[in-house]
Amino acid sequence: MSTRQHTALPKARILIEALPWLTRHHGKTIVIKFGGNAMVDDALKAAFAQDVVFLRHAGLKPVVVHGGGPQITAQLDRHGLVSEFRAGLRVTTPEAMDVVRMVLAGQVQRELVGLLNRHGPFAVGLTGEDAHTITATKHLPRIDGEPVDIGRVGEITEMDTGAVEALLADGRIPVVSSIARSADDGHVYNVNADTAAAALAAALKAETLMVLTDVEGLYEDWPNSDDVISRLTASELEKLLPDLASGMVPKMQGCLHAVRGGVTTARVIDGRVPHSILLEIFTDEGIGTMVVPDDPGTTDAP
Ligand SMILES: Nc1ncnc2c1ncn2[C@@H]1O[C@H](COP(=O)(O)OP(=O)(O)O)[C@@H](O)[C@H]1O
Ligand SMILES: CC(=O)N[C@@H](CCC(=O)OP(=O)(O)O)C(=O)O
Repeated sequence: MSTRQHTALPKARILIEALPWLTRHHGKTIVIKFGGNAMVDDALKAAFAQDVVFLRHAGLKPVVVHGGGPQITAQLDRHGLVSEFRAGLRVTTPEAMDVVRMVLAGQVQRELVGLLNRHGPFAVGLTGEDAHTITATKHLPRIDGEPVDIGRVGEITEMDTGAVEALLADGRIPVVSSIARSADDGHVYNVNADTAAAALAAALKAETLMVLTDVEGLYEDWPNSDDVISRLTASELEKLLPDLASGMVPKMQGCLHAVRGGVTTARVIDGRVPHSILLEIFTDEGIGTMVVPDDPGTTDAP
């Protein structure tokens, strides 16, 4: 064997390691939530776009749902508007809602669509308002047992996957902003992006929900970051939920909602690791935290 063949062999092994995973995921829908905190670095954003386009070329059907919390906060600051969170959700006045919509649909979504479309005419941006994709009603979270008005924050009541499915059937990559239309009062609502991604994954009966964030996964003993929980069942997660700190709450609630809604696995992974999506989908290692149904069947092996 020549030296060149020798050095090429490990690359072939890596490709072959992916083969059973390629077979298993072929044709499957994967909803990927890209969080604002994972979007800090241009190189990481470009790697994210490469991964998503790679999935599409590998025969999967990726759907991106994006957040943009830090970007919204920065823009509100520029407008002299303060950001207040209650129960992990942004208190959203009508003026703040205009900014949320402008930042998510006009800035963050456009940037992601642009990055994806460097690789071909694939990404199409929409918000939950488009084609009734996400319908919500006013959310009144209970704080100390009492319902509290936090403004234009929506609780999802209905999903219509028609537009997303039509785009997928056309070989496109839908990029969805977490804004909902209202069925009753004509307003638009701000929806937490983890919640929107989970609802879309369940409505699409996606195989996988993948939530990218700025930690390795769900830490067992937060704020201690020694141990990441690598795998847990829906029931195990349900027991943990009341003790989780905000930030992780909508993510883990979303993972639970997704697997209970028929999604095969929901994963929280570290968006700070370049190409974390490919590592998670196509290699034997797997990173982050995986939530599986109580009767998971064969969710962790190809
Ligand atoms: N048990 C936990 N494990 C990991 N992170 C946790 C945990 N509890 C709270 N967190 C916090 O949740 C944050 C992730 O949520 P968030 O800031 O909303 O991210 P994103 O913008 O990606 O949605 C982490 O950076 C961490 O500070
Ligand atoms: C109601 C509510 O809190 N909505 C979020 C929507 C964006 C989001 O969820 O962004 P990340 O995924 O980056 O956190 C917000 O206004 O920040």
